[in-house]
Amino acid sequence: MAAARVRCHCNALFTSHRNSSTLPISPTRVGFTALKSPRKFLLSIGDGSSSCTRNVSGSCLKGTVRAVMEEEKTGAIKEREVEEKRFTCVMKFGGSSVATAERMREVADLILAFPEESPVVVLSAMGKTTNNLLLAGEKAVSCGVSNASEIEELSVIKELHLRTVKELKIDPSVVTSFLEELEQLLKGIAMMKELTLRTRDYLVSFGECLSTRIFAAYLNKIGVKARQLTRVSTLQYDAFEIGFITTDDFTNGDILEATYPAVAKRLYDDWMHDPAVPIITGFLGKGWKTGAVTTLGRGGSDLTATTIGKALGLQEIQVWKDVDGVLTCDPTIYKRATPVPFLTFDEAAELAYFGAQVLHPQSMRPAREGEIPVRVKNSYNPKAPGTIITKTRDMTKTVLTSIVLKRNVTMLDIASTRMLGQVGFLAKVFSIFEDLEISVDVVATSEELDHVVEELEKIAVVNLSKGRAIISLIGNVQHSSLILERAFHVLWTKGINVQMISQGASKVNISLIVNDDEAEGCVEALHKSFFESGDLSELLIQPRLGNGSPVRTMQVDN
Ligand SMILES: Nc1ncnc2c1ncn2[C@@H]1O[C@H](COP(=O)(O)OP(=O)(O)O)[C@@H](O)[C@H]1O
Ligand SMILES: N[C@@H](CC(=O)OP(=O)(O)O)C(=O)O
Repeated sequence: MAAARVRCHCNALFTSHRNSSTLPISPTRVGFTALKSPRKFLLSIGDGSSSCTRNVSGSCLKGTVRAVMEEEKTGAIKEREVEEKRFTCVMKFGGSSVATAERMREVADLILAFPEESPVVVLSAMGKTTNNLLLAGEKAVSCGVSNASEIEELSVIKELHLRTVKELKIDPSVVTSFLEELEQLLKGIAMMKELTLRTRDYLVSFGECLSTRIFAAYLNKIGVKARQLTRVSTLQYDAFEIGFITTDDFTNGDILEATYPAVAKRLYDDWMHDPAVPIITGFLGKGWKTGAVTTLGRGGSDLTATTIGKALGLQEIQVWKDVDGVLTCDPTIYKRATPVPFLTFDEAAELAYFGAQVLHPQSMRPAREGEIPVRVKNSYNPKAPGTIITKTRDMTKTVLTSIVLKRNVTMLDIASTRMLGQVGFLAKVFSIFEDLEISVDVVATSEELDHVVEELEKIAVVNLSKGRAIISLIGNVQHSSLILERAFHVLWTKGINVQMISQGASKVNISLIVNDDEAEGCVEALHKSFFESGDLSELLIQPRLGNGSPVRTMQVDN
């Protein structure tokens, strides 16, 4: 770790104390602004009413700035030593990466394998803990208070976390009080016979609170100073304690702007007092009106990571998963999916929005706004290059990037009864969805649908088709004719009837609706044709007819 020495003379710094040899500021009032240019950062020191800035050159380009506040001891400012060590990246590890004690050890080794990095670490709940907490909550509603302690999922959660602390040889007290509180909460739910969305969020927050405490305790045990509430550290690094402010939409909170400065201040202030690797709970926030724990929607830890990346202006956001990056399709649907080395934020956002579980749908927003590259890596195979997601990329040789399948979709066919003009009709249709707070692409339950249909039938003839799936073709819509021609040929050859088609507003997505039971076969056939036949790039350089279509014969694998 390199250190640069900065001379800060009192009279040059603080006009209000020009002739004074003492300086009434505390370390918490020292702020730092990281600049993007390597080997330089801006040191800004202020007491609220006055401040100064200095450009500092150094030999180390990565790191958090740490001011050694010598004047606190001596009562006089002579000079400050500034260590050029600021946070370089955020590393988010999903549930699959921290599912067991063994995995936690490997993740710790992985973090230590990058000594040049100074990471902020974000963790999800261990393995399937979030699902188990939700199931336990649902069972508690109807099981009766006396049976709440016996809920199977509670036992699974207890067993997993107690076994993990035992195997990692850390003090079990980091989890025991939490596990007791969890049992009490389930009894409370059983007593009330009700699980509100607010309680649901509080309930699932136990998963991330537990995993981060275990991991921080383990890092401390192996000599890496880490920050989360443990025996060593008294600071809570739960997202709702360090500045993540959200709307009060329980189970789906939106991060508010106030989060960025709050998180940056808290992390830098704590680092300056006492440098330690922050171990932060993913997925969680604090509702700005209620002050209650909120969650960011399933898979929300990716969003926690990108929010921290933007808040701190980091060089890179890393999301570590159980796959070699973003793949050409979900490998559980078709196993010959291959990694996509480069993606734009738009492509990644579209892919996530249309259901690729690999990234949280909102997670690209902070990264795009902060223009911070996101790297998707495999914690089971760290050597694999993964996927790098940036603002732009060379699309000249790209036709299709990935195929995404969203299952169990209901299609609504809405035909005007001509009581309203065309413009008024569409406006009314969309206002009905808006009033019922339903996103047209994700109508979640049949109960919601009943309401929509009831309202729509006042102005239209409505036809409801269940059991459909959306296949989204994410790619270069400069080649939309080629994509459509090939896709339709593949599906026609398989005898599949496409029931609806739409092109996304961001122009990187073409969506096709087919029957759900035929969808997996369609993805496989499309994958073979677009990614395995090897003839697409040739088509891009062939001469075109007047209308821009390439001249070719189609070869489709079945
Ligand atoms: N296009 C895709 N590329 C990679 N993985 C995908 C894709 N679509 C769906 N997935 C699924 O996403 C999973 C990884 O995301 P997730 O379970 O949220 O990881 P983690 O919990 O580790 O953050 C993979 O195991 C894979 O099954
Ligand atoms: N634990 C939460 C949040 C999360 O992001 O998890 P993961 O990173 O394992 O997808 C969930 O399961 O939704």
